[in-house]
Amino acid sequence: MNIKIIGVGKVKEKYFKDGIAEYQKRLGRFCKFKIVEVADEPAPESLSQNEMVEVMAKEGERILSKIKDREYVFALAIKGKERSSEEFAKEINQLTTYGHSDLTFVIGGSLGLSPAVLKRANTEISFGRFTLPHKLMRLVLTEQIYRAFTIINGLPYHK
Ligand SMILES: C[S@@+](CC[C@H](N)C(=O)[O-])C[C@H]1O[C@@H](n2cnc3c(N)ncnc32)[C@H](O)[C@@H]1O
Repeated sequence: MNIKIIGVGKVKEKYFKDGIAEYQKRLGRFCKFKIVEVADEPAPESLSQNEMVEVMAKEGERILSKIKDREYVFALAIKGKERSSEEFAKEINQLTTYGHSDLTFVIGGSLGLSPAVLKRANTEISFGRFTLPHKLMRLVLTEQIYRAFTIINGLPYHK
């Protein structure tokens, strides 16, 4: 199975990169995992509402250009549906059982995801009502995908 995370902007911080690389390495035994980065737009504090919409729309177009029709898309959204780790593992397992071999997770930039990306998504997933920085979100998501595979495979990681 193929799992892809699409993120906006480059992760430059070593402490995030190291954490992501660790879980990426661990995921290698379960799936083909990759992270695709699309360019972010400058988003200074001074942007008007319309300019913010424009930033999200431009980033959204870049995200959508990386998604193929066959991909099942999870949009990460604070207002999306929360799951437990066990529920998330079951969902991944069911999706693969019913023929979805390409799962894609989309994380927005500093302003969030555009309506077009949310419309393309098959489901929205929330990690709770806290707003996490998108680069930290990438690390947390990678860990939760790894956790899901350990649950699916009955391995002693999840407690
Ligand atoms: C800094 S947040 C954007 C905040 C923006 N106000 C919003 O509501 O989307 C950047 C991205 O990280 C992801 N994200 C941050 N916190 C999240 C959470 N608690 N649950 C799900 N996704 C989250 C989302 O994809 C979001 O677009």
